[in-house]
Amino acid sequence: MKIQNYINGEWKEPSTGQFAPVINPATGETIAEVAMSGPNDIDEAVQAAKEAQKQWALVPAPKRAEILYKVGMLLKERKEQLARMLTMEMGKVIEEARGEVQEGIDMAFYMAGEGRRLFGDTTPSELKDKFAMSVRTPVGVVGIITPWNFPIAIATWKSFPAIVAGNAVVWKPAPETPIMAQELARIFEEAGLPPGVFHVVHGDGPTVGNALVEHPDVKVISFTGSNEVGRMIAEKCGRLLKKVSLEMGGKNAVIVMDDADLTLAVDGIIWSAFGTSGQRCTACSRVIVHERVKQELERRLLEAVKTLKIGNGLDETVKVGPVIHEEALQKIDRYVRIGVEEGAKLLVGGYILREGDYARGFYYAPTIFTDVTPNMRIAREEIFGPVVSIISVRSLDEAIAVNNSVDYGLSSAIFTRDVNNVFRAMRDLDTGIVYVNAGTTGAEIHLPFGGTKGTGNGHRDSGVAALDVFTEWRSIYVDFSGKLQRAQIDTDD
Ligand SMILES: NC(=O)c1ccc[n+]([C@@H]2O[C@H](COP(=O)([O-])OP(=O)(O)OC[C@H]3O[C@@H](n4cnc5c(N)ncnc54)[C@H](O)[C@@H]3O)[C@@H](O)[C@H]2O)c1
Ligand SMILES: O=C[C@H](O)CS(=O)(=O)O
Repeated sequence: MKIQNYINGEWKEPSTGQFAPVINPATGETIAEVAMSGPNDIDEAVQAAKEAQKQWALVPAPKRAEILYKVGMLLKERKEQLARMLTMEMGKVIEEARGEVQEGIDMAFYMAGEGRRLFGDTTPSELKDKFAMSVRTPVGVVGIITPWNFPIAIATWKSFPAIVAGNAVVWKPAPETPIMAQELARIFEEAGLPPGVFHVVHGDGPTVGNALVEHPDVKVISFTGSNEVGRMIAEKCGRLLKKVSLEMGGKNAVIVMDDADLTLAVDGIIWSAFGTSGQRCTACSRVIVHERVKQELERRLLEAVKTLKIGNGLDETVKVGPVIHEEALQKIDRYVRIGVEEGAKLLVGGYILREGDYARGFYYAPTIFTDVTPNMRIAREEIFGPVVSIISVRSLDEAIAVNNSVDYGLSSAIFTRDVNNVFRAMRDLDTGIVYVNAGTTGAEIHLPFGGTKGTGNGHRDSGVAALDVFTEWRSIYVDFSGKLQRAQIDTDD
């Protein structure tokens, strides 16, 4: 299968004529080829988007929303088929792939609802016979750049609010996972989205992503990916005075207090540390445990890890799939070596699986370090694989300080039965998302998604907050007094 660009409602060869293989990480097999476009393809898409957006912005928002409802229905009808393709291109296990498609469905219906809201404000005016209000207006052409770990959900988090708000979208997906992008474009087409409102241009970051970022007619960039690339994009957008929303990495922790329900805590840690093979921005990569329950927690975690079946995610009994590619395997393994050199104790795992069924895919054994100190690199840097570090503390104050000591601030969790601990954690954990008695993953689409510090730049995906990225506020004053009134001067009248 050759995956083409989708520009102005047509499937088009890249202007470069070049394609790259798409590899199934579970088997190492090439399952498709993806267009490796050039800046000309971006320009073509942006010009078409600019034209189409003018008409799209005039379509009443509830009518725009009707297309999103259809998109939601089509996603729902094809959920199983899409989930299977997702597992094949990205590697996550099938139940998680279904969950990811479900996020897209939920987002479609939620944002379609926004088509009948898109609330602005009305306020009193300072003057008689004058009406004051603010309304959201679309920004124009929106550029979306996404990672491979959630190849459909993140695109829906960004494109659905952009489209319902009256913008046109040019999307550059990660080259590792273009199949979901192709399927989403097909669904938009079938749902009746006018040509030119949604485009997909495939290719690598430095060429195609950069061309999108630097294009003068792209008014907003919404990026999800690594901190390194996000910073680079932010610098460019800063120079161009372009609005940019960044959702980047995490170093998320689960805090386990001495009064915690350990059965729940183990379940939460295992799911959020090893689900998606640790390749979620919200993955738990630190466990901050009260010293009184450390030994028991470790014993139970070890037991639980032994039950995890590793393999091809299409097998319903598999709990941990492969990681995305060989480069990721090597990066994870380098961090494990660093952890050992730093003096952390390897409790379980710590190696690449190469034998038998694992020979052709990219599999890393679920890995737990203990006796980790907060200053070690494995406790501070994003590894993005199935590796978790246990750090022992003596109090909630210390746990919160350790949680907050990293450069990232996406998600955190606390397991405790003490309501005072709960409210302290809700107030003091410096992350965009806080879970109580649940692991660090599992965001729901109607709440804002994003984080503090190195995780983001103050914007949010999801929820109503996403609309702030894709709209400008316009303040409107209507004077119906029939005479010249001057605000801040004629105030006595
Ligand atoms: N906070 C969140 O919401 C969230 C969600 C999922 C993943 N992530 C993060 O994503 C990362 C993993 O994904 P990845 O490896 O695909 O990230 P990445 O930063 O390497 O790539 C992300 C996207 O940016 C593009 N890109 C790369 N260089 C570029 C450049 N110079 N200009 C423009 N675009 C460029 C890539 O092609 C890809 O489409 C992790 O750090 C993870 O934490 C964050
Ligand atoms: O990035 C998308 C994920 O769905 C977020 S979470 O891991 O489920 O919280």
